[in-house]
Amino acid sequence: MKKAFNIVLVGGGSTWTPGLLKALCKMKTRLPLNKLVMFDVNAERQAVIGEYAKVLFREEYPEVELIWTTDKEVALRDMDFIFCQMRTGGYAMREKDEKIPLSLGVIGQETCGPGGFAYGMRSIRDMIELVNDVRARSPQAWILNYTNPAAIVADALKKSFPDDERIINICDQPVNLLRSYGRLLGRDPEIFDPVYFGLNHFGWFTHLYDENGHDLAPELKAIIASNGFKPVDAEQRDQSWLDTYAAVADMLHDFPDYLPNTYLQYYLYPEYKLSKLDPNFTRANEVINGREKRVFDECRTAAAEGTTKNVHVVHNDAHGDMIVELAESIAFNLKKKFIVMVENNGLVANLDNDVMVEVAAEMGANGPRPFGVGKIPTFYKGMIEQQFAYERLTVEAYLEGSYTKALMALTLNRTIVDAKKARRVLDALIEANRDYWPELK
Ligand SMILES: NC(=O)c1ccc[n+]([C@@H]2O[C@H](COP(=O)([O-])OP(=O)(O)OC[C@H]3O[C@@H](n4cnc5c(N)ncnc54)[C@H](O)[C@@H]3O)[C@@H](O)[C@H]2O)c1
Ligand SMILES: O=P(O)(O)OC[C@H]1O[C@H](O[C@H]2[C@H](O)[C@@H](O)[C@@H](O)O[C@@H]2CO)[C@H](O)[C@@H](O)[C@@H]1O
Ligand SMILES: [Mn+2]
Repeated sequence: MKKAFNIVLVGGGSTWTPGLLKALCKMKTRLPLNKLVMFDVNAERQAVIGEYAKVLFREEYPEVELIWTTDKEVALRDMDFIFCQMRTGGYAMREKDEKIPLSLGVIGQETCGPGGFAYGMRSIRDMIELVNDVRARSPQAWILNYTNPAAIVADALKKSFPDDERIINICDQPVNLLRSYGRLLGRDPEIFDPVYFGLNHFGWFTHLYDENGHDLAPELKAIIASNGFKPVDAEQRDQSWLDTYAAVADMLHDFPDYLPNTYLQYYLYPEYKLSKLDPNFTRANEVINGREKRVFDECRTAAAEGTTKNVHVVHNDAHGDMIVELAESIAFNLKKKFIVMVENNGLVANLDNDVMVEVAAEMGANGPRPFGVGKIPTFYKGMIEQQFAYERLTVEAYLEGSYTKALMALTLNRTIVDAKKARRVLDALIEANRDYWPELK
């Protein structure tokens, strides 16, 4: 077995990269690195994070060959793992994804509703190109992908590379939720054995077993009903995320069967959410003024001071830990459980085989071995089928350049519903995305 690995971070200038770098340092004995490359299309962004990485690795991991580049030939050759988190169009386009729908009376959110649709139509192009670039240079590398909207990206990549078993699409939200449950229950989330089903940002925990096989879900629901729900790292969250987590209590009140993913609030309460979103100051503004600014300022400070000791680069532990632990589990065939996106193939017995579902899976050297959940009740099946139809039609709209399929997709989205509204939103998004989308005819 190989002793040390070559890893490239695609989207190396991402706001999440410092957290990822810290996770790689923290787990250096578990997933030893030979070479770490950071790759980005934006040289300036990459250089700031790269200079921070240089200081951090000099302090914590000097034996690793560390480089950053905008050259895909340098970045993607002879890699074992590709960790991917790119944002085509950057925060400038995220802001449009959120504000254009809001200006037309529809939820603007980066992965849900028409915002996620616009972002998806941009991400598909670059993600297909990336997979082709990787496979030409590292045919056996594992591509672990965070790029959003992950549900749409996962379906587009499955359609475009049906035989590629080494692309794993992931999300940090379930693990953030598990850590938050741990804090509420006063238990170490490492011991949790969750049962989960759904689509990305559209799923539910049905059970949460402890080390003895005891289901903690009833106790957890009771705690949330009386005390509400906060993220594990509530102290460092912006208000919008605290509101999002708080909505879990409302969802459980209305639909007490299962513990919902926070993103379901946009689909279950679109009118309420719309009334709470500010069309002139969205999450993109909050991130640009907050996390992005802080991360880049802190990285510049560390580089100028030649040490990371005096800065706390804002990050989310779950995000960095998940992808590194996933790579470790694959590299050493540990078969640890992760919640990941896979093709259904009977896992949810009453959904079509080709739906890209999100479920728990053991991850080992041969990829995911997912756990089925049997049949799901009508309400959840109906929700998922409608949402998946939206996701699939989005992918087909992109691949076929079809205006009609794009209109069908948006009409099916629970945040829109009305076809005339869908057309207005689609036309405005086409205008804003001319540099990124294929022409829709
Ligand atoms: N799946 C999840 O749960 C999860 C969690 C966190 C972040 N994300 C995703 O990670 C990505 C990064 O998020 P962020 O907020 O840090 O954004 P960001 O804009 O700070 O970082 C993205 C980086 O990708 C670069 N980039 C854009 N196109 C590229 C391409 N074709 N090749 C290489 N690099 C490219 C950009 O220049 C930028 O530096 C987004 O897609 C975000 O949605 C997903
Ligand atoms: O609005 P953002 O850019 O802060 O976050 C968007 C992402 O939100 C989810 O992830 C985590 C995030 O990684 C974490 O740091 C924290 O702030 O909470 C979020 C929810 O737990 C989501 O899973 C991602 O897909 C989004 O990109
Ligand atoms: Mn996610």
